[in-house]
Amino acid sequence: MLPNHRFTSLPAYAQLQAHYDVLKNRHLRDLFAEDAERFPKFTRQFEEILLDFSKNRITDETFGLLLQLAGQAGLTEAIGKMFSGDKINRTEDRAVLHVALRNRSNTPVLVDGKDIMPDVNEVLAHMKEFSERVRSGAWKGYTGEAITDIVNIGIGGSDLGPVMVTEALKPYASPDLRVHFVSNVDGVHMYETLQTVKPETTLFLIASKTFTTQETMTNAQTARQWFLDTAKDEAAIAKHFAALSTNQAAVEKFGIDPANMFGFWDWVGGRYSLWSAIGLSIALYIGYDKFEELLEGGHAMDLHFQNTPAEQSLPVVLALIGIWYNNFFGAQTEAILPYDQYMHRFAAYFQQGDMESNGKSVDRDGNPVDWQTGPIIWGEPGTNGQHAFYQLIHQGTKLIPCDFLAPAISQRPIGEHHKILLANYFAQTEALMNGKTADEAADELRKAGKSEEEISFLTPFKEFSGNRPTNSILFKKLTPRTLGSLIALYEHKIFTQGVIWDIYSFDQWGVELGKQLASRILPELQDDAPVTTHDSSTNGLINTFKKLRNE
Ligand SMILES: O=P(O)(O)OC[C@H]1O[C@@H](O)[C@H](O)[C@@H](O)[C@@H]1O
Repeated sequence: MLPNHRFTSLPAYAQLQAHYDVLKNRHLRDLFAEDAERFPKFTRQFEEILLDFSKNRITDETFGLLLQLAGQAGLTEAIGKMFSGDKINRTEDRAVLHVALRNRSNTPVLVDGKDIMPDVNEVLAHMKEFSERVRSGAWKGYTGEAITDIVNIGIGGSDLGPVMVTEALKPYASPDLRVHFVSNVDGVHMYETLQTVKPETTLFLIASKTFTTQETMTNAQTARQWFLDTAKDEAAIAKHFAALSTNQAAVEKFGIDPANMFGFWDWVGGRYSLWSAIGLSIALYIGYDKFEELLEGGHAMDLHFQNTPAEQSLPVVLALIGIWYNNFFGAQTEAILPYDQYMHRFAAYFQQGDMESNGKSVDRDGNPVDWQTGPIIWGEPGTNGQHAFYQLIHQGTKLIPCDFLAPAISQRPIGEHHKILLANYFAQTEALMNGKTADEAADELRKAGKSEEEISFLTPFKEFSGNRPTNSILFKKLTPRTLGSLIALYEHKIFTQGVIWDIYSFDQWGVELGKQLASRILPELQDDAPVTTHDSSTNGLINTFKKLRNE
C-alpha cells in the first residue's frame, strides 16, 4: 500500500504557492538573459534521448521546491513498492507490474510470494515461436496458404498501444504482412476492414484482458461468422483465431484453441499492456527480435527511474514540470506534439495512458480532492498542428504546456524534408518562449512600408506575449529501443504524478457507469415501443431514434 498524504498539506506545496506568486510575472526571456547556464542546468540525457526543460517558467528555486514536493510525497518509497510487487492498485487489490513484462534483467519479481518471471518468459517464448512461424509462412491457413493479414480486435488498452507502436515502427515491418486494428463497435469499422482481407490468409487476434468487453466480443463474433461463412468448418478456426487474454475459460468458450491463447495477468493494467501478450500484433508486424528491443528500451528506462536520483530522472522531471503548471498556474491541458509522422498516434495513446490513470477526484483515503489531478492530454504531429491549433497556443488566453518530440535522424530521409521539419520544431519552442514584443512587431510593419496609422492598428494583433512553456525531447532516431524508452518515460511520469497527488492511478472505475447504462438500454432498443424509464432527455432521444430508424 502507498502511504497517504494530503497533496496541499505537503510543506513544499505552501512554499511553491508563495514562490509562484513571485515567479508568475517573470518572463522566460529574462530568465534566459539572467542565467547563461539554463541549458546545461535544465537538460537531462538518457541514452540517445535528450530532455531540455529549460524553456519552462522555473528557476533553481522552483526546481528545488518541486523536488522537495516529490520527496515529501514519498516518491522513492512508492517506486520501490511498484517494482517489488506491492498491491499498490488498492481498489482492485492488485500489484502493478507492467515493468515485469519488460524485465530483461530477469531478476525475480514476487507476487504473493511467487516469482512471476518464469510465467512472463514462457509467454514471451510462445510469442516468439508463434510470430516466427507466421512471419516465415510456416504457419498455414486452412487452405494451406500463408498468412498475409493480421486483424487485431480489441479496444482501449487492447488496441491503442499496438496501434501506436505498429505505426511508429512501420519502417521495421515485414512487407509481406499487413496489420489492421478493429476497435469500434460501430459495424463500419469491421465492415471496412473485412473489405480488405481474405478469410484464407487472415489471422484474427482477439485482444481482451477480460474477454468480456462488449465491443470486442461483438466484433470477434462478427469476424468469426464472416470467417465461417467461407471456411464452413469450425475446425478451421484454430488456424485463424488467437486470443490475447487473462480469461482462459472465456477464450475456450469462444472456441479458440487454448494452444493459440497468449496469457497475461491481473497485475497488467489494460493501458500498460502493450508489453504483454497484447503486443503480439507488434511482434508479428516488426518481428520478435524488434519487439524484444522495444521491451529492452522500456526496461532501460525502468532502471533509470528506479536507480537515478530524482533531480536526474527524466520521468520525475517531466512529472514535476507538469505539476507546476497543473497545480500552480492552473493549466488544464498538456499537448504532446511529435515532430515525426510515424508517431502520429502517440498523443492518442497517452490520452488513455494519462487520463484513464490520473483522471480521479478522490484521494487514496476516498476523500474528495480539493486540488487538480490529471490534465487533459491532446496533440497531433507537427507540422500539421502548426497550421491548425497552434494559433491558440501562441496567442490564446490559455496556458498550454507542450512537449515537443523529434528525432535527429529521419527514418525516411528524402531531400530537405527533415531539415525543414526540424527547423519548424526548433522555431516553435523559440517563438513560444520569446514571443514578439509590440516594438518588434511595429518595426516589422514599418519595414514592410505600413503607414503609422496601420502600424498602430495592427501592432496588438501581431504581438506575441511569449512566456509559453515547452519541453523539448530530442532523440537520435525512432528505433524500437528508443520508442520503448519514450513510452516508459511517460508511463513513469504518470505514476509519479499520481503518487504526488495521492490518487490511485491504476484503476478506472470511471468507465463503468456508461457501460452499465448501455447494457440496460440495449434491450430497450430491440422493439419500437416508446420508452419512459429514463429522464425526459434520454427518453426523448431514444424515442426519436426509434422513429427515425423506421421512417
Ligand atoms: O482488454 P479489455 O478487458 O477488453 O478492456 C479494454 C478496455 O476496457 C475499458 O473499459 C477500460 O477502461 C480499459 O482500461 C481497457 O483497456
